[in-house]
Amino acid sequence: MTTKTVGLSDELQGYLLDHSSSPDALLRDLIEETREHYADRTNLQIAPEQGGLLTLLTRLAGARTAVEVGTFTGYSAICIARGLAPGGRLTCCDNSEEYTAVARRYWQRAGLDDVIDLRLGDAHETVSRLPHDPPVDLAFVDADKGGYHAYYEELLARLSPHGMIIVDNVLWSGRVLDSEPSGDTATLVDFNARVAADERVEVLMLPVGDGLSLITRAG
Ligand SMILES: C[S@@+](CC[C@H](N)C(=O)[O-])C[C@H]1O[C@@H](n2cnc3c(N)ncnc32)[C@H](O)[C@@H]1O
Repeated sequence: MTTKTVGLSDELQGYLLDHSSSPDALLRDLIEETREHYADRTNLQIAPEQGGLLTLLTRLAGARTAVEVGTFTGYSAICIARGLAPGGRLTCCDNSEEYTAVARRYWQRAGLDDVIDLRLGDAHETVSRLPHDPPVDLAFVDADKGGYHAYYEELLARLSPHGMIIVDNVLWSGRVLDSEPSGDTATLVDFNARVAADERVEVLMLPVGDGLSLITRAG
C-alpha cells in the first residue's frame, strides 16, 4: 500500500505503455515522426499515457462536442476524437499551418478527418467565437500559457452541465513550486490558484505527464 503516486522512470513508463492499449501503431508512428522532424520540440506533444486517459475520459463523458486548444502534430486530437460518441465532433484550434499539416495527414490515416474540424488562427479569437449551443462536453487546453485563463473562462461559459475542461502542464515540470516564479511559471501558479479558489467548479489535479487538471462544474 502507498499513499503517494510512484515516480516514473523511463523504464517504468515503457512498462506501463507496453501494458496499455494506447498508443497503438499509428500513434507510435506519430510520436516517431514528431521526434524526427521536431527534435527540439518533442516536449510539446502530450505524454502517451495522457493520450490514453483523454480517450477514456472522452468516452466515459459520452462526449459529442469537444474542443481542443493547442493541436501541434495532432496526437491529443486523435486520442480525443477516438473517444467521441457516434456523430461527435472535435474542433481543434491552432495557429500553425506547418504543425497541423502533419496532424491532418495522421487524422486522415486514422479515418478521423470527418470528425475533426481544424480552425487555423489565434485560439483566443477562435475560442471566443465558438457557439454556446451545442454546449461543450469536453475541452482540452494545451496552448500558450498566457491564454489559459481566458480559454478557461470562455470554455466554462460553454460547458455542458456534466462537461469537463482538461488542462495540461499544470505542474510545469515541478516549477510551480519555485520560490520566485516568473514568466509562464508565474502564469501557471496564478491559474492553478484561481481555479482551486473558483467556487463554480471542482478540480482534480493529476500527476500524469506534466500534470493534468480535470475541471467540472461544482455540485
Ligand atoms: C503544447 S503544443 C500542443 C500539443 C498537442 N496537444 C499534442 O498532443 O501534440 C501547443 C500548440 O499550441 C499552439 N499555439 C500556441 N499559442 C497559440 C495561439 N495563441 N493560438 C493558437 N494556437 C497556439 C502551437 O502552435 C502548438 O501547436
